[in-house]
Amino acid sequence: MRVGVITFPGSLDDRDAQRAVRLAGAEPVALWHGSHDLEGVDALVLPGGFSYGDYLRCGSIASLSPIMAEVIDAARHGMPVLGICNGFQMLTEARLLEGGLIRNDHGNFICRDQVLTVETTATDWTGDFELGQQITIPLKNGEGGFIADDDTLNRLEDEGRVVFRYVGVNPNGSLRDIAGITNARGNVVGLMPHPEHAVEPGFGPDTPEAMRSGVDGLDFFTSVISRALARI
Ligand SMILES: NC(=O)CC[C@H](N)C(=O)O
Repeated sequence: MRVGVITFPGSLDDRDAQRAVRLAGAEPVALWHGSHDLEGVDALVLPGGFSYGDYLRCGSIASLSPIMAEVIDAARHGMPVLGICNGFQMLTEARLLEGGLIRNDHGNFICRDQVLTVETTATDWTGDFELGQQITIPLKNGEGGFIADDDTLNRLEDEGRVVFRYVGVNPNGSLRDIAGITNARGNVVGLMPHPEHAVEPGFGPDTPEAMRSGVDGLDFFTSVISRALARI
């Protein structure tokens, strides 16, 4: 399986995402934002970072990059797409996911190991988790507050499209403690915390809450491989 990781000007976590893909057992393919060619990949990761210097709103300019036309088309045809932090912001800006991300309610950039619950395993990126499992992965952002109107929030809940919720603390004022959501089809997932930074023992979170010594993020990437194998 080949998983494309798109680099935008100001991307920060593209190399870690490529490494996570490789450790999970797939082949990472580096893609450039200015291209119109997805190079035949089977899945896509939009990585974290500070694309276009976070000008205007985080992710808004990147969402208009040339390659995003292909990403939107592929996502609408069912390609698995994972947006991590700045990538999540791009997915909401591109309207592939509902809602939006605004400045953290306390006004500060935050960096911490964050506990989440897995609220659904019915997505291309969460099938290898247990429903209700608590995982610990890093969180680092300035505009991580998830917002949507009440109707949208109710619909996301009713349709089982809240994928992750913050546990213990709500680090950024996200409505209903939402850390990540999916689209109706379950192929597009966006979340603010960073699974790609928790894929190797000794390099990820090592807090008492960490369930499996810092490798909780690996299951995102094995999940998309498992889904692909199940389809063969
Ligand atoms: N880690 C990230 O991807 C950060 C995203 C964005 N630059 C923010 O601060 O919210």
